[in-house]
Amino acid sequence: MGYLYARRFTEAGWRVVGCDREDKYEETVGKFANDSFEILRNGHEVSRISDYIIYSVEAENIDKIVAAYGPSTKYGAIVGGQTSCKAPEIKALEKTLPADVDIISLHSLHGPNVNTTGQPLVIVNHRSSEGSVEFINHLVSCLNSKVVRLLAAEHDKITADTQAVTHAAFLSMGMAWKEVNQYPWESSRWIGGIENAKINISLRIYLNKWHVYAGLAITNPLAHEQILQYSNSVSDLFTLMIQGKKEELRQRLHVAKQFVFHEIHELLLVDDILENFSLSNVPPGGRQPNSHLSLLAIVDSWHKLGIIPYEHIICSTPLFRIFLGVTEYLFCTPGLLDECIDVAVNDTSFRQDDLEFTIAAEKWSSIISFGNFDLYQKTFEDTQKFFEHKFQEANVIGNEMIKTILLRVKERELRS
Ligand SMILES: NC(=O)C1=CN([C@@H]2O[C@H](COP(=O)(O)OP(=O)(O)OC[C@H]3O[C@@H](n4cnc5c(N)ncnc54)[C@H](OP(=O)(O)O)[C@@H]3O)[C@@H](O)[C@H]2O)C=CC1
Ligand SMILES: O=C(O)C(=O)Cc1ccc(O)cc1
Repeated sequence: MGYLYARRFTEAGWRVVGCDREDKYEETVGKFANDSFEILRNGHEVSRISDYIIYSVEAENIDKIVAAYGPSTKYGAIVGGQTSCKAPEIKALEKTLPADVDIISLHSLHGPNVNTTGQPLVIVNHRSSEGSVEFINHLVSCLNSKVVRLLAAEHDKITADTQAVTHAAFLSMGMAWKEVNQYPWESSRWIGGIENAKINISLRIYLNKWHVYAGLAITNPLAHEQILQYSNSVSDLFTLMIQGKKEELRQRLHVAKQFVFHEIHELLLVDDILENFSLSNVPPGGRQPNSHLSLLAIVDSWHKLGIIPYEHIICSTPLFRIFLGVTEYLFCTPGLLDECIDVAVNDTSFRQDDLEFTIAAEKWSSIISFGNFDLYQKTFEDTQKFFEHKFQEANVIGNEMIKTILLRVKERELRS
């Protein structure tokens, strides 16, 4: 993210200096030799001369890194961070920065390879003197993002609501496929548009760096509660499935549907749009039956947590908009939810996958609630290795899929 900002601010005419870890100085200079911004040796050198300093570092280490370089901040400068959870970031900045320094943080709600135009950019103005906010507004205007101004606490609530449950679902999906030693695109059981979306998104998450997801889940206490609810929802729904309690399952899911989707008139996604984005060599064979435990539990969790995801669309990431489109498709396509409930209770062919999925959701929830970054990294990277050989292809197809879906989101936003 630091590179994205450095490049864009430089292109807009600002003088940008940056650094990576000091032990990587030579390597970093070489890596960015063709860029017009300047690489300095460490955070002290950056802090001494900069009017605005952005700590675009791992959330786990922000406290330590700000403590190291914060005292070198230029007199009267503005400082902020790019981490995904603002309460610990602001606390770290407040603890170390001299009183003459302003604190204005940023959070671009998208990954580093996404076009910034129109994507949400949260600005948290925590402590500022005259002119500072105007300066930041002017600086970030070159990104053409949609600026959303929030307090740190508001930001952390909204980002937990949009990212915690959905990331837990797709992390668990990847882990469950690994545990049953199954590449989903090689099996006729995961064919069809909705399956393509699940596979592409899950791989997209595993293609990223582990610390991005660990940071946003572990450092945000609200995310812990939500991921635990997700794991409980998965376990409750799976129990109803294996007990054959179809009516109870139906009732529970229809109440959740009514809560989350009561105002939906037009679907964002349809199966045949997603059918083209397959990683499989098998020609599209139409929708296959599936219990879709992972998606049912997302909506059940939203209901239990009182989250109406549409209320946060202004702060949504591209992946969140896709998650929402996929769950909306499953719950609001006439007859599809009941078909899925029928499969869940009567078709045992997905039971082993669903069992593994239930265990995976529980594992993620416990790693996150214990705040265990090391175990998170190991668990994430084990699954990442399993899918590694497919990442290049998945990235190309995933990009195309995301482009198509986001175009539809935009069209719908323009109509409403
Ligand atoms: N990727 C995404 O989709 C998004 C990420 N974010 C957040 O933005 C932040 C940056 O993430 P991202 O850019 O993806 O991750 P990166 O790992 O690419 O960037 C973090 C960088 O900080 C460097 N770093 C660590 N310690 C120091 C130090 N003491 N001095 C200078 N540099 C240091 C790291 O070096 P090294 O790797 O060598 O340790 C690394 O290059 C994270 O907090 C992340 O959660 C926010 C929005 C989206
Ligand atoms: O779109 C998503 O959900 C992503 O996975 C990218 C992402 C990751 C971390 C953030 O703080 C913001 C965006």
